[in-house]
Amino acid sequence: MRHLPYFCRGEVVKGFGRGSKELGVPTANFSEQVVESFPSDISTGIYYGWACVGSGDVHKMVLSIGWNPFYKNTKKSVETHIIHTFKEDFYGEILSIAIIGYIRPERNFDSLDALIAAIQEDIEEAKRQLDLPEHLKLKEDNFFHLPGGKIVNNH
Ligand SMILES: Cc1cc2nc3c(=O)[nH]c(=O)nc-3n(C[C@H](O)[C@H](O)[C@H](O)COP(=O)(O)O)c2cc1C
Ligand SMILES: Nc1ncnc2c1ncn2[C@@H]1O[C@H](COP(=O)(O)OP(=O)(O)O)[C@@H](O)[C@H]1O
Ligand SMILES: [Mg+2]
Repeated sequence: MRHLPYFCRGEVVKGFGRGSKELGVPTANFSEQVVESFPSDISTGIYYGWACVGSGDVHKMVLSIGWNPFYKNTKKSVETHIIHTFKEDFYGEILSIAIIGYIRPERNFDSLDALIAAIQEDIEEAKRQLDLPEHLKLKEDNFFHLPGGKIVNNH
């Protein structure tokens, strides 16, 4: 995909509160401004990459871009599930992500359990992919060590 790797940072805002409660998978949602700044031709779907909150450690992540067809959202969202257990929520903080690879398109599902199972498979796939040397090296990218700000895809 021509936009990858895609580097981006922005504020974490409130979503519908479903990630943790219904799916057992919290997702840090980007603000509308960040969602609108994405290239319009970046495909919706599920991706993997690296993420860090504020100036914290860099962790593996899975990302969902789109309208969440299972929930029929009317606004596009960009949501990151960081594969790490945090002690506290981090609403209002700056999340930095490097989107590296595509996993699959967004889908509708017959049941909540089927959606949860698909997300768990995505997490396993992300963990495997990110252990590959060519993907591991992006964890050390300077992007994650730059002071917070507006640097997005080197602009
Ligand atoms: C790895 C991953 C895969 C996802 N796949 C789908 C999907 O195929 N279809 C869908 O409708 N939503 C998908 N979602 C999005 C969830 O529906 C969404 O994160 C959830 O509704 C939480 O939304 P909230 O942050 O507004 O609470 C996925 C989320 C993640 C993290
Ligand atoms: N591992 C994690 N990945 C993403 N967000 C997390 C994680 N652990 C805690 N959180 C917190 O949970 C929030 C997301 O939970 P979620 O249920 O999706 O709520 P919302 O609908 O408001 O996005 C994030 O904004 C963040 O503050
Ligand atoms: Mg969320």
